[in-house]
Amino acid sequence: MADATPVSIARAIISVSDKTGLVELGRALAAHGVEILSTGGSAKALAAAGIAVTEVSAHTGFPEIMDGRVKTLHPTVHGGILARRDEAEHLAAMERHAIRPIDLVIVNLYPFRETVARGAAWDECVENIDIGGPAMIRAAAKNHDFVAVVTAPAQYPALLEELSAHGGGTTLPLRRRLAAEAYAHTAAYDAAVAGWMAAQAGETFPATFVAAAERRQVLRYGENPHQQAAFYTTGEQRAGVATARQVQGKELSFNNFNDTDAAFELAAEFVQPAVVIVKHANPCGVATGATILDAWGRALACDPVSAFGGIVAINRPLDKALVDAFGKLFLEVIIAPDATEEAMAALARKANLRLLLTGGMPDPAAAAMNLRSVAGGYLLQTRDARAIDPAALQVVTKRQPTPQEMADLVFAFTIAKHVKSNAIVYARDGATVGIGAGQMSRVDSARMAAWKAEEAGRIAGLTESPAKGAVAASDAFFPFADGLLATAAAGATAVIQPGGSMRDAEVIAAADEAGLAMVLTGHRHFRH
Ligand SMILES: NC(=O)c1ncn([C@@H]2O[C@H](COP(=O)(O)O)[C@@H](O)[C@H]2O)c1NC=O
Repeated sequence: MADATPVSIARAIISVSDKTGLVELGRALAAHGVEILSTGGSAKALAAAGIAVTEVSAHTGFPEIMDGRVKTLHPTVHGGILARRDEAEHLAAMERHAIRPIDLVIVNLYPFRETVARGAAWDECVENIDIGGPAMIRAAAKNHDFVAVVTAPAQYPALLEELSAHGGGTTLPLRRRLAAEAYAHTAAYDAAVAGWMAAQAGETFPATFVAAAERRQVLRYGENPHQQAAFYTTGEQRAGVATARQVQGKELSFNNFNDTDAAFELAAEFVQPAVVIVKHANPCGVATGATILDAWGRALACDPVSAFGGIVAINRPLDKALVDAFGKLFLEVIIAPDATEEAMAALARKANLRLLLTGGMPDPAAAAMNLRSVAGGYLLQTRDARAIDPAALQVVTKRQPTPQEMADLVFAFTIAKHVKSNAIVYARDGATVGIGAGQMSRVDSARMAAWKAEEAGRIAGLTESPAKGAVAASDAFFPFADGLLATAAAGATAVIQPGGSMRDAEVIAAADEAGLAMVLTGHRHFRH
């Protein structure tokens, strides 16, 4: 175990693919009197800047071979990194084999992820799997009692500060921190390789699930103030809360991230201008319209009480007209693909309100994975990327829906996909009028949604419930006729649901008796 005395650096090895900051780093190390060993391209860049450097091949007496597949994989290098400086036997081995200690390892790896991302062929991807780099990084991290390891240009300033503060040496706390980061770095690198190989083999669920994500931000707290939390990003370039640019407002909270994601993914379902207002990961108002402004008014009318403190997602650029329409309503987050200068200037008056701009909309049909945890494990599934197939819709009642009812049924079912089960959504003319979410019984959801519609109607000064004459969507089949009858009692004229219950015949007969039109989708959208 090393003591707390800083370990001074006599010799460093530099082997980097990303040569950002390399020359400045080399100069600073040279100024501290560090002897620099380096591989081909890195050595060339250093030498070109007039920095004294020894090629690794000259140091080992062995050339780089096999197109660089073997260059630092040599006992002279690895013995120099791994030798304990407080072990007589290790020192004797170094002496016997003319191995000189290496006190600092600066390595960044072949750009494997970037190579895959640009769609390179199999052989090129394989050639970009770094072997010698991770070997040095892991060796240095293991021997952190004596050796410091740096794996990214972003770490250079901290290293140089440390050297300046400790007379050209590194301290144990820094070396330990760098070692932990180094193992996380190589683990993430291998996770990317393993994930790519499994995907190439067509394996959706490989025997071992490995994933890596980078900490973006430590959050103030989690879902509740007594929980700790952080946000990690996977690098997936899906337009949304992880890739958005925050233009203004307070830092996003744990719940903001979750709710904003839910809102934006739902807004992305629509081709027409759409507004989604979300509370606690459920929509409390959704509308499409000729313009975002038109959609806003109708989305808000669905549940103006719940919209207080809501998250607003839109699928068109935010304009000043919409910012003006927000008025004094307290909102937590606005997420949009873009915003006009005027809109941003107007929104700037609400300094705490977060504005996120994504640069585009995600593809709701794109394949991706969905991960959640249970005690002792993870549940992994493909994300719900399914949409209604118009050709698969089946009208099972005597009455056919009108074209307007059919459009509203598709709209309502699309929203039900994004509402926690059991979900019932009433909609009319491209706007929700009542949403029942997360109830343990479907009939309760139908009643809850109807009650919410009545309340909204009362607030708007209407003489009858907006659910009267609306359509209803159910995220899963009606196990009994009672849920369907509740939608009829609320005033719905047409219903959409997956079908597939043992009692479908009973439910269809009840719909016929109530004079409803009913459409089956053939697929459900549970969301828990
Ligand atoms: N094969 C080896 O012994 C080896 N040693 C270091 N590398 C990598 O070679 C790259 C640097 O090469 P250059 O200095 O030639 O540009 C670094 O990303 C480093 O991780 C190696 N390459 C791949 O495994």
